[in-house]
Amino acid sequence: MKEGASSSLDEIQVAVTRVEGAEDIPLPKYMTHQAAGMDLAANIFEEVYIEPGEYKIIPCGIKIELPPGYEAQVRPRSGLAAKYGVTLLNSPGTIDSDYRGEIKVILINLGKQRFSLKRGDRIAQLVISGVVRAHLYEKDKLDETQRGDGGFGHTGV
Ligand SMILES: O=c1ccn([C@H]2C[C@H](O)[C@@H](COP(=O)(O)OP(=O)(O)OP(=O)(O)O)O2)c(=O)[nH]1
Ligand SMILES: [Mg+2]
Repeated sequence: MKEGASSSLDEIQVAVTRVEGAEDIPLPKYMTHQAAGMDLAANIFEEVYIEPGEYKIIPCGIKIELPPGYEAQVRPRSGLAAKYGVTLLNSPGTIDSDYRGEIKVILINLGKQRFSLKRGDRIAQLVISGVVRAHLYEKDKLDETQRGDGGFGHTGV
């Protein structure tokens, strides 16, 4: 690991490239030895305001090349949620391994105050994860289980 906190955990290699004009935006990195997420920063050129109840798509200035069999999840930062009520509209966002566009974050302000954002602010975190793909085959009758078709609080709340 060249940047960020070093770790003895297994790691995969993921190529990253900055979009034009984002050369000053720090690459995402793990902030502690065993952090699961790397923070994504806002690639914006002027201050952005998100009013209560409003959402905005914020570009992060990077593109990644995930190996097949992996995804990246874009997840909220709990600090922004706890302090300002700001989270991700589509949490967790899914970055497919074949996506080569700029990573973007859909921030929504569920708080009561206008939220303001500056260039380079850390707005979300990226968690790389393995993916299991399934082949769906049709079957007339599914195996019976203890739960059966009970859901939505079937076991009590
Ligand atoms: O928070 C997100 C979610 C997605 N993406 C990018 C990467 C992902 O691979 C692509 C498609 O995302 P998704 O499958 O969630 O969106 P969709 O509405 O199903 O679009 P598509 O038809 O392109 O799959 O958009 C982001 O940059 N940020
Ligand atoms: Mg899709």
